[in-house]
Amino acid sequence: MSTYDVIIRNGHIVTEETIVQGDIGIKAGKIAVIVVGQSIETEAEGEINAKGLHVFPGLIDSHVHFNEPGRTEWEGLETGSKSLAAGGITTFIDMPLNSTPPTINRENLVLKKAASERKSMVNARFWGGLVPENINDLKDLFEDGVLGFKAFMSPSGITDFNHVDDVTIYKGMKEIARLGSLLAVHAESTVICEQLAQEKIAEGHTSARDFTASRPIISEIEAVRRIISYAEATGCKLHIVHASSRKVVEVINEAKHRGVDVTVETCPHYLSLTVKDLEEKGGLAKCCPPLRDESEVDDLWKAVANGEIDVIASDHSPAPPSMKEIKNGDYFKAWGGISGAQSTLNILLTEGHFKRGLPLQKIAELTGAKPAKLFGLFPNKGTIKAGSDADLAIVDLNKSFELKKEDLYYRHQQSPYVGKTFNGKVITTLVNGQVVFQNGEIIKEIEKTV
Ligand SMILES: NC(=O)NC(NC(N)=O)C(=O)[O-]
Ligand SMILES: [Zn+2]
Ligand SMILES: [Zn+2]
Repeated sequence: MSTYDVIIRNGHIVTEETIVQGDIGIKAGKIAVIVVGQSIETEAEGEINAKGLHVFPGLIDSHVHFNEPGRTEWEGLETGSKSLAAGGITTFIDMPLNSTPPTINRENLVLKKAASERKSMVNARFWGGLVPENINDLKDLFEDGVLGFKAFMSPSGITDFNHVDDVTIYKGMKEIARLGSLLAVHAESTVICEQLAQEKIAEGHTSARDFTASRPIISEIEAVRRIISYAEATGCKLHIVHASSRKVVEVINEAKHRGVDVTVETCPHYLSLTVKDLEEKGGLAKCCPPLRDESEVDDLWKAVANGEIDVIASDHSPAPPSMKEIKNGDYFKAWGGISGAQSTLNILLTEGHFKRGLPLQKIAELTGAKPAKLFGLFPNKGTIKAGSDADLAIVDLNKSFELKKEDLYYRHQQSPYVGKTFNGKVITTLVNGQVVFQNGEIIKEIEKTV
């Protein structure tokens, strides 16, 4: 029996701290050894030549809606997790909503876990929901392993996942603080968004720009300020998801400096698409909060470079093509949610590294070490160290490609990124030491690891 099951030779090994060249020896799903500057002398059954390639920690996507069980005509664990494997993502944390039933109690979490065990190609973890009806279920969900809770401050678009009122926020955050867990929040103001939408619709103004104007940045800022004040009052750890603008990030920054335990996520679409894409691509580019303009994209990149963003996650939230269609020019009716999980690393490399000089270590940090630390997965996941799980993405930075519909593994082969040229291509993805994706092919025969 050889010492290692797999040896990855001669790659540039990227972590949140450094880039070194060397060999990685993998045994029983874990990184057994990293030899820098020279070779591992023995041979392994699985030899991977990574000369000229970069080995990243497998990405953690802490924000996906895979919609299973119950809404698999939108997406599913098999198709969703295959798309992640193809994109170098080795762990996801699935949102509690859009699946039916939603993950708001122990029984429903059991269903979600069972489906993932059967179908996911990558590591699966879960968010629990905080809704007005389930404060008494939070403890069970926490004991059964959810990594945190998610609440909406404005309507979620899903009838069985209600947004929280101020009393639910207050009581829920007290309970989550008591449990020692964390609350992730979709922060937009219901009052602002609903009223502005009503006015626009009544006036017959339903274009892409009307929709965007009905969900202005101030609506995020107001909601973020409010939820931060509850975090301060209750001591609950807070995570703001999908901030669309640096102006929102600034509010979070101020709170951080005051000592509030708050972190922030942004998403690849806010870093690469604008309201112009919404006009041109229609519903494919509709999401909430909406895409902003070019100057906001540039400012958000400055926030990334400056260390003001904690996590980058996809917020992959697809729906069937018919629900993404813009009918009669009405942008208010189409489903809000972007299909993008497969492209996260491609966008960060192309728009971040190649276009703006973002160091590769920073990409590894935002998609690996940071989310792993925040959600209790570090150092098993999110880095490359002896003893860590062998979750790895091997990338060729010299390869460019144009994303085609046929390349997508989603339930529906649609995404606003189709037609984009990306620099940097995922060649091989390993999950717990097993190759799950190689040279454009999903490797199906994997042992289940969840
Ligand atoms: N129900 C959803 O999946 N909503 C999602 N939709 C977006 N972001 O447009 C979200 O995360 O808010
Ligand atoms: Zn959201
Ligand atoms: Zn979401």
